[in-house]
Order: sequence, then C-alpha cells, then structure tokens
Amino acid sequence: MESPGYQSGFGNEFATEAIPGTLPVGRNSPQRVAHGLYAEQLSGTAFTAPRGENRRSWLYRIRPAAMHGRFEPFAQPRFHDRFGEAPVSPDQMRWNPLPLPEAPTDFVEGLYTVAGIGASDAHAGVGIHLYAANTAMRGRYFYSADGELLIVPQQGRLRVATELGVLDVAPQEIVVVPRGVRFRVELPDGASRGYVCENFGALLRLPDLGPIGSNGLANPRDFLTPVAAYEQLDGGFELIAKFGGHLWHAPIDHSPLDVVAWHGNYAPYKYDLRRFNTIGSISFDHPDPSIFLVLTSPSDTPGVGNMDFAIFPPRWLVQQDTFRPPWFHRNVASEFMGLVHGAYDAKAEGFAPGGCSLHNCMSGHGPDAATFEKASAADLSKPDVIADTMAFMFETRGVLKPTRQAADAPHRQRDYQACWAGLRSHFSPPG
Ligand SMILES: O=C(O)Cc1cc(O)ccc1O
Ligand SMILES: [Fe+2]
Repeated sequence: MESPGYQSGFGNEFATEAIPGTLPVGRNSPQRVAHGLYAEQLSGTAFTAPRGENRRSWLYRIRPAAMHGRFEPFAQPRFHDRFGEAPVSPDQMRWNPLPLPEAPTDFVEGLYTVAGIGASDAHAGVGIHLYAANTAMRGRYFYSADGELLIVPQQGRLRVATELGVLDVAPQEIVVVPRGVRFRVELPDGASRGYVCENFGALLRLPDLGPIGSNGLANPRDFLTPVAAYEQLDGGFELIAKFGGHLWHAPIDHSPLDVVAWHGNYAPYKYDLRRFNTIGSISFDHPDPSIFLVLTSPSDTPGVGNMDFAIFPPRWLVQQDTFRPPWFHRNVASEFMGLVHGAYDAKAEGFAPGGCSLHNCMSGHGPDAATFEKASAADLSKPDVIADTMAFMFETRGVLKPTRQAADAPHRQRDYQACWAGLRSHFSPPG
C-alpha cells in the first residue's frame, strides 16, 4: 500500500486501478471480474438521489466487505454520541488542548467527543470530536456508519490508509473519509492531535459562489482523491464500527483494504487549506465569515447549513474607517472553533493551537479586551497582514451540546469569560 498518488477534482467520476486492466469496461458487474476479484457497490446517497447529488463507487476487491465475524460492543467510553447529558448552559466555553496520551494510544482509542447535535438516524447534525494519539492502528480498521469524518490534524501528520487508497495529510490540510469507508491511521510523527467533525447530514460539498463568480474560495482542482492501493494480508485483525452512536468490533481474518481498483464519485479526499483563495473587503467593514466557507453540508432549508466548515487563513486587512478584527456578535448559528496554527485575530491570548471554543446560539462573543483596545487605536492608513495562522470553525444550525466529559474536563478554561471583563464603558453623552 505505498505510493500516495492522487487524482484531482471535487466529486469527480474517478477511475483508478492498482493493476491495469482490472476495471470492467462498459459495465459494473460482469459475470467474472478480472483477476478473480469480487465487485461491490458502496453507496453514499439514496439510489434515487438527483444525479447532481448522487454518490456511489464500485469496488473490485479480493474479498467482499460482508466477510467478518460477529460484532460485539467495543469499549472506548470517550467516543460516543451522548451530547448534552446535562442541561446545556449558554456560557461561552473554551478549552486548552487535549493532553497527549502517555500510554500507547491509537487514533480510535484517542478519539474524545466534545459536543454534538442531532443523530445519525435523523440524518442531521454533527458529532465533534478531538483525537490525541501516539501509535499507529495495528491490525485494526475502523469505519463510521453514522457520518462522514472531516479530520483536521493540528499536530503530527496522518497516513490514512483507506479501502480506496492512501492519503498523507499534514497539519493545515484536511481529509474527509466518507461514511462507511474502512480505514487505518498511521502516525509518522508519533504524538499527534487534531479535530474531527462527524457529519450526520447531507454530504459535504463546495458552496455556491454567487457573485464571486466561477473561481475562488476552495477551488475544485485542489481536492485530491487517492489512486487505488491494496494490501493482501491474512491474520487475526479487528474491524471497529461506529454504528448508531455505539462502537462495535468484529474479528476479521484479512485486511479490508483489499480494493485493487475502483471507479465512482464516493471516495475520500484531502485539501490543503493554504490553497484557499481568501476573498475579503477592500473598502470598509468586516464581512460575514461565510466568505471563508470551505465546505458545507446543506440542510433541507435553502441557504441554511447543517454544518459549515470555514477557515480563517492568512490574509491582508485593508479596510478603511473600520474595526478590522471580528465584530461583537450573537448568531442564530452555533460556533465551534479550533486553532491549527499561530494565533487567532479576535483573541490575543488564551486560544492555543490545539485548543477549542464553543459559542452557542445567541451567546454574545467577539474580540477580547486586549484585541479591542489594539484594533480601536490601529493606524488604518497602512494595511495589516495576518500571517502564520490557521483557525477554523464548525458552524451548525442547531445548538452544540457539550458532552459531560468536556463540560467537566480539567483542561476546560473556567475563567474564559474574563477575557471580556476588561471592556470598560467608554460612553460619554454629549453636553
Ligand atoms: O466568533 C468568531 O471568532 C468567528 C467569527 C469570525 C468572523 O470574522 C466573523 C464572525 C464570526 O463568528
Ligand atoms: Fe462568532
């Protein structure tokens, strides 16, 4: 399973063979597949979804996915769908980075659920998880039947070996593993950490660009899907599934990463966030953060995301007569933020790379007191450059309910609200 080669484009009809001549020509399911392989379809949308949304792939593999032992419950109590076990407070919340483990911990063992909304069987909402891990998954494969996984590494590279090929992903890149696709994560840099959004809703897609035109934001050709790569391994392995909010494991006597060729438009992909073409105001005012949208999972209501993935990349600020950082605001949407690299322009201190914050529906937030003072006095005759930074937001239409472990976590910053305490009243009425 070497050679991360990639095919470029978003949601394309890809076709790829690790052994030339494997894909059937002009049909999907011939009586006998080349090289003695099995044909298997993997669907990511309803069979009857409109053509523009329909996603499925055909996999030509050594053994079908049906072959494994019986599933039993798998104990990993930090990774689950029990959002909001206690009443959800409207408090603004922030956490320091999840501590890296000391004992050997692989990607699945290192997953830690922070918050979420909705459920996989309602096909709406998300689960938001962190991971902190230090060892490769050995003899172990994982899939989520509950949602696609948008993984945002913050520290350490990931080698994500999937049924459809291998993706090497570094901090400031993201990877999306579709619902159902089996994979193994290796950690070439050892101790590693990051964020995961498990999307229970409609599949992530590129947003419409409206008046921006036909180019800009995340461009389709910068999304990379792996070429086919397979491993032929027999042994006493384990298949772990997240299914209905619970974890299960079954014995499997071979590697499920045994797809020799595949074609279709349902496949994992990666994207380098530094390729994002950032568009902003060149006159006045700070635009809404929707201008930073990378991917969106639409809801049934036009224009309202089930989940929006936005980033805050390096950029120039040139606006005149403008308070340039993010404004104070309350939103109908709920905002979970993480920081991959550098510092975030609304928070002078306390928002560390690897940390996260949660500003729920209608909870007031915005720049901290130090940022407000500095930006209110800044010299606007010169542009500012925001360099060396990469923050992101998972924004949902529903309230994000923290898990009990996140609400009670020792790494939660109980004094977070103090960052606004220094915002004094400057009001001086005339006369
Ligand atoms: O709260 C935040 O920091 C995220 C954010 C950034 C921005 O530029 C405008 C609105 C917004 O919610
Ligand atoms: Fe916000």
